[in-house]
Amino acid sequence: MSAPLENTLATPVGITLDRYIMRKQAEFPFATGELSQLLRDIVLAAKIVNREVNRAGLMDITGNYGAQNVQGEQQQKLDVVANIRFIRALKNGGEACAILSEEDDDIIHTGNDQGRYVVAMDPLDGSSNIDVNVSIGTIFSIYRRVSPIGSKSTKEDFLQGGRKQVAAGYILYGSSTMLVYTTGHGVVCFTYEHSLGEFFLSHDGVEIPKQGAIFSCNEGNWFEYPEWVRTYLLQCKQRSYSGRYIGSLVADYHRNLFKGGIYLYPPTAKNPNGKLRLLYEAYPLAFLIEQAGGKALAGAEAVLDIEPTDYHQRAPLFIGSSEMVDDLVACLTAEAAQSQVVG
Ligand SMILES: O=P(O)(O)OC[C@H]1O[C@](O)(COP(=O)(O)O)[C@@H](O)[C@@H]1O
Ligand SMILES: [Mg+2]
Ligand SMILES: [Mg+2]
Repeated sequence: MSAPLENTLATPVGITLDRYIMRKQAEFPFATGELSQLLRDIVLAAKIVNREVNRAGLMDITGNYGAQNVQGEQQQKLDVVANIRFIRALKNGGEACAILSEEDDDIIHTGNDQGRYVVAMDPLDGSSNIDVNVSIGTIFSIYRRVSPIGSKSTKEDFLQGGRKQVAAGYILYGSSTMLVYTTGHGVVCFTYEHSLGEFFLSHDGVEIPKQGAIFSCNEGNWFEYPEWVRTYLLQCKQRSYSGRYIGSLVADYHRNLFKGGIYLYPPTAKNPNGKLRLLYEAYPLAFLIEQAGGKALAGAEAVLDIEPTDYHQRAPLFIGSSEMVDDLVACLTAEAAQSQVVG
């Protein structure tokens, strides 16, 4: 047999996402397969969005859409395209009875009133990077509904609290396209093989290093940051950590997940509760990071313990390697103790 053929055949084709989901489902005798199917529906939409992200420059889907979302942000055309693609896939899939999206004011009833799950999502994360070919992503969070099956989903389905998520994850549209998710049994990562149209298992049991040497935050807001955050950032610089900030939460998070590091979006004068949204940015990434052995705080409080009150509420986010987050908290505690002494 010729060498090239041997080489080709020597390259094992990995475990597809579908195969992995089926194997995992078999580990849970009471699993009904609906959550598995919901994950597949999300992945189908991600494949379509990935195709549109890759060729956005060739199609008329770059630039402003010319409308604002509930956050008062200018929607990008790809924000709207991704939103439509995910909503359509979830409606057709039948497992989700309702959706909460960053791009829509209110929850979207899918018409699948028999569906047992609800999905909160950020269809396109890193919108400021869409037109400049920098990595962007999609973030999702899944809950089992608390409203009666067969009825219309209600606000309570989405305001259950971060620790009630049954699954969460993101898709990163970067130099390669990756799916990272958890169902509360560790973090798993799949890489998309474009030519086969399949996600293959690439990293199982992902764990973030306890310590890292990367800090990610928009230092353009330096003068608006609380003193204790500036103290921590100075500490990072004194320790010669590297500053890395892509400006796409998913991309900054993903790098730190694999290399170790900390991402900070503190409260600022402009955003006293931070910029990031609790239900479809902070909660899902916090669930993932805790499953990977890291930490996610909004100050002294764990992100997953924040009481949700509103669909689009914001929260400060300090997330990453556990020892780096501990060092940040030490700065907060020291400042509080200091002000008591002075006080
Ligand atoms: O430009 P800033 O203030 O640094 O904010 C960047 C942050 O805002 C976001 O773009 C917010 O997410 P969206 O793009 O989904 O609105 C994050 O991805 C990113 O980390
Ligand atoms: Mg976002
Ligand atoms: Mg977004």
